[in-house]
Amino acid sequence: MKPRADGSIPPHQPNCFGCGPENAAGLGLNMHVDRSRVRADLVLDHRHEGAPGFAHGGVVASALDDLFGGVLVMLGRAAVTANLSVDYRAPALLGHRLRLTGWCARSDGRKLHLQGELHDAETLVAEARALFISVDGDHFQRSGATMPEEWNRWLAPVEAELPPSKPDI
Ligand SMILES: CCCCCCCC/C=C\CCCCCCCC(=O)SCCNC(=O)CCNC(=O)[C@H](O)C(C)(C)COP(=O)(O)OP(=O)(O)OC[C@H]1O[C@@H](n2cnc3c(N)ncnc32)[C@H](O)[C@@H]1OP(=O)(O)O
Repeated sequence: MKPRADGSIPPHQPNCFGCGPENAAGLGLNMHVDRSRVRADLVLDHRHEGAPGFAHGGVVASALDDLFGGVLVMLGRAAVTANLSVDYRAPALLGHRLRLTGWCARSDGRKLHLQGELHDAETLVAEARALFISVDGDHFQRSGATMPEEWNRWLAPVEAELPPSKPDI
């Protein structure tokens, strides 16, 4: 799996909670590569509500986690979340167009240190840091579900260091 020629990132799989178009309960993220970052817009609604008018914090964390899954596609590295930390800086307001940005700050063997932000216009809503660990195809066999065909090419373990993809703005 890799970004398309126009920079858009295909869904991880059709039913992915973050980006799968067939998941009625999903967030429907459409991610794209922008230089060395991954971006996506997100509008949350009453299904995602925590406090009245505010998005639930777990939904915000899920969006950032799946965004990091888009960074993996940009990097060409199959990995899973080992640790995810979110600093909530301002409420995420329902009905607002929110912007997600994610990048790889550093890699160290199987460890990928990813960072991301959620903005509402100029307001920083949340910041996230995550540790992803590279895995091979055996990791995903444990569910017994059929794997997407295109994952097979993507799941070869990669040990090479990756260049950081920190935003250059
Ligand atoms: C994506 C598209 C297409 C293709 C392919 C798939 C790729 C992407 C995947 C899916 C796509 C869809 C979604 C994407 C976006 C959302 C991502 C998610 O939601 S992922 C689901 C939630 N995460 C889990 O379910 C992991 C559960 N945990 C595990 O399976 C294991 O703990 C795992 C694989 C993370 C590590 O296990 P070990 O046995 O392989 O390796 P050990 O030796 O334990 O750790 C390796 C190194 O990492 C450190 N480490 C591990 N966990 C750590 C932690 N929590 N904090 C700090 N360090 C940790 C260890 O200390 C070790 O470091 P030292 O080598 O000794 O220096």
